[in-house]
Amino acid sequence: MNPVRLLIVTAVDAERDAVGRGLSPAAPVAAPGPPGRELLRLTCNGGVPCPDTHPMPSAARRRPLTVDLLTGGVGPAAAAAATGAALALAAVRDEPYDLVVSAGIAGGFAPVAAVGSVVVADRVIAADLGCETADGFLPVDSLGFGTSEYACPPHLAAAVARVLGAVHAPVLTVSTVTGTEERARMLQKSHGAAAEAMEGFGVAEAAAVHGTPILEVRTVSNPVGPRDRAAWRIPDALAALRDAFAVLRPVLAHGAPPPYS
Ligand SMILES: O=C(O)c1cccc(C(=O)CC[C@H]2O[C@@H](n3cnc4c(=O)[nH]cnc43)[C@H](O)[C@@H]2O)c1
Repeated sequence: MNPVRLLIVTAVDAERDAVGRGLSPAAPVAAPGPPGRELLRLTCNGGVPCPDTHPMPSAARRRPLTVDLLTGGVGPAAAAAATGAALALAAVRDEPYDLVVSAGIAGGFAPVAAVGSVVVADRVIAADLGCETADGFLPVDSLGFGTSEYACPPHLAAAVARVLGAVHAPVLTVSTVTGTEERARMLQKSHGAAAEAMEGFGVAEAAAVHGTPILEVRTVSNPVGPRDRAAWRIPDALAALRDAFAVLRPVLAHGAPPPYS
């Protein structure tokens, strides 16, 4: 039976290892390496028990699960390059992925997403890709180029959010971390966003080339706003990321067969 294949892309090794420990506590922690090069493969036999809260009908929970973890680097360009390479390699090997997940820590927009909380994107939005004008920001699609957002598969994303008790709302991708209260308020108001991070849209652009659906799962390390690096709660956010993927493990292992919807 063909396994369900997942690619999970993080920015840095610490995020990859948190995801890996959640999915498989016994998994070896991979050595640090250059972003975008090495895949860490975990195989689940589908034999783990499902929680009562599992969103999928039992008849659909059959196929074994293979998860590849990839440290893709920080920012949308690095994430797109790494994800694109992994997807292309998988396609050439005739082992295409069924789902790509952008995962890691993020800034949370108060009061919607507090530090330590989990956010599952319903949409992934490129918040600073476009053109600044005297009348405001024009997204890239309004200029006639490409797209500035991708929707996650609605049923799967909502089910994952429900199982995790997560905030389910747009996650912004920015190339520049927001550093003022004013911009934080403007971004939140414009998009109804719960969180911002730096890779989701890059992962989504690469996945779109291959027609592969995406999810974005983030845990909040800091509030979006005036820069205060000392206040970032990175260990707490990484622990929350590990715990989220520990909860998701049986969900993913027994999840509905593709196509995800
Ligand atoms: O220093 C560490 O130990 C460490 C461990 C894990 C991750 C980091 C990062 O600095 C990751 C950067 C990563 O985090 C996302 N992020 C987090 N907060 C924000 C934010 O307020 N605005 C935008 N992005 C944020 C982002 O995706 C970066 O790639 C360090």
